[in-house]
Amino acid sequence: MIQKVGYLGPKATFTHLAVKKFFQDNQVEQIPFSTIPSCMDAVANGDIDAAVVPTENALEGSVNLTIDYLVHDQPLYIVGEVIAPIKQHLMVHPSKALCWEKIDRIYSHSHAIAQCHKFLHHSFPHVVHEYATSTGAAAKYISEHPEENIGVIANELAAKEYKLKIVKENIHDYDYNHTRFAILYPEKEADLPPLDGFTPREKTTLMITLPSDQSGALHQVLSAFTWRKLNLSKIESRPMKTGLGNYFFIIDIEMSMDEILIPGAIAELEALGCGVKLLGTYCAYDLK
Ligand SMILES: O=C(O)C(=O)C[C@]1(C(=O)O)C=C[C@@H](O)C=C1
Repeated sequence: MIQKVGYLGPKATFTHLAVKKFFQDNQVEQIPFSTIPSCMDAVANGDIDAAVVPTENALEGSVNLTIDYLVHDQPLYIVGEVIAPIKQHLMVHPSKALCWEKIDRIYSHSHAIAQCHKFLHHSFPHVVHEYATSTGAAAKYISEHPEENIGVIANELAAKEYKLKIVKENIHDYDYNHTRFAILYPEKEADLPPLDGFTPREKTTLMITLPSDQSGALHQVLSAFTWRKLNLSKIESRPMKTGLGNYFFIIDIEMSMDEILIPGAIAELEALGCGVKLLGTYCAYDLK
């Protein structure tokens, strides 16, 4: 039973919004952490029951910190996924509301800044970018430092929470700006309530390593899924961090774990000399 849920804080980050959307009216305690790894460590240590972490943004791609920490350091399971819309706004301290065009720094999470690059390039070409641990952390900082001439990129809830003035709405460069968030848990299955009003998609995520120096290995991996008609919605490589050219692959299968097809594909991959690890089999909700 999930009672305590950790997220990248402070209050009013996008990850906090994802927690609120996913757990709706369920009475879960929502606990902020200053980094994604510290939040994942807290699940592994038993201080909290689950963590909600960003895994991929439609404009910026994977959140490498989350994927790498999950694979290399903290082996938790993905037990749920939400895809949430991301609307970035430019905000300032209310005392700067009339002179916001004169800001000399832009402060936010690196992903949020990256999602607004074209806007920043055209509207503030000479303004320095500074990275915060989260959009919420940037908003909190500026609320406590009214003397600084900073613009922050964050969401509407952060403007409310930290009493900031939104001076330019929807500054993300492309309309379709959504982020995927995973719910991480120490066991394969968590008793998660279904999300009212949404139809989930079933998914399974695997981590695969290839045998070394075997030509056509990736092709063979893909064939193990293809001839079983297992639909893949994502394949991504990340460095193993053991040497240039060594990668692991994250593969999303559009189906929950069954008793025949996915275990058959895994057995075939293992017979080829691949390493295969189940990262999770879960329901994914697109919140639109
Ligand atoms: O800084 C936040 O508000 C976060 O929740 C982190 C994060 C990310 O890591 O991508 C989450 C969603 C948005 O894409 C921007 C930032």
